[in-house]
Amino acid sequence: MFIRAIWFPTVPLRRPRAILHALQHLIALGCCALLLSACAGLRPGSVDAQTQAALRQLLELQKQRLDVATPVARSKWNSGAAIDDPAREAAILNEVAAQAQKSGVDPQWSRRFFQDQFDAGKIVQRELHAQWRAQGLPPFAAPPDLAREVRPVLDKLTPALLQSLLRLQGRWCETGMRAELAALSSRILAKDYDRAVRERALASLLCPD
Ligand SMILES: C=C(O[C@@H]1C=C(C(=O)O)C=C[C@H]1O)C(=O)O
Repeated sequence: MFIRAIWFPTVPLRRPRAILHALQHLIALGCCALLLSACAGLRPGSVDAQTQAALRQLLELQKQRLDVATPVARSKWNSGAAIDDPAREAAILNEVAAQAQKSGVDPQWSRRFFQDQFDAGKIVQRELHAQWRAQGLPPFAAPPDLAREVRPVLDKLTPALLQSLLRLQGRWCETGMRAELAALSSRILAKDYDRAVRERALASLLCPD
């Protein structure tokens, strides 16, 4: 009956019961299609599953990078070193631009993306120092070593982030990207990082309106 109503709809459609059956089958087919697309991880109007996975990986790497801001802040709290280190930033950006060029990602845009990650991390560092100053916190008993323990973690994340950007190349203006970014940002970043930090970290990923 199901097959008949789908394949030979013109034969019985003049009878009300047959019309009702045909409608029921159409609704059943629609439900199956919706279920199948839900199983494939596709919501209507959202990005495809591959893009979604690449975006999730990128935001997780961005979060890992932001998480390093706390040990950096601890180390600088003890040493009194400035939060800004323009020479270190310039060295990373030059390396990023060279690697981006080699792998086919826009070097200028890659610089902007990494500068945003530095700036987001520095917001975290400044917020922590302000909080510790207000509390009159003494130096930490066992602060991490910036050069030997902390910066190597950041250096490992740099190529991983570039790889992730490469996977998403040319997709930033696809339908659903902005909404997906917002959803992932609240799932991955919002628990630990405030709006100012999140907006800075994601600024270069947004397709211009
Ligand atoms: C993380 C640090 O603090 C700042 C942020 C940097 C970064 O995010 O890579 C680099 C240099 C500093 O301006 C650091 O000094 O290593």
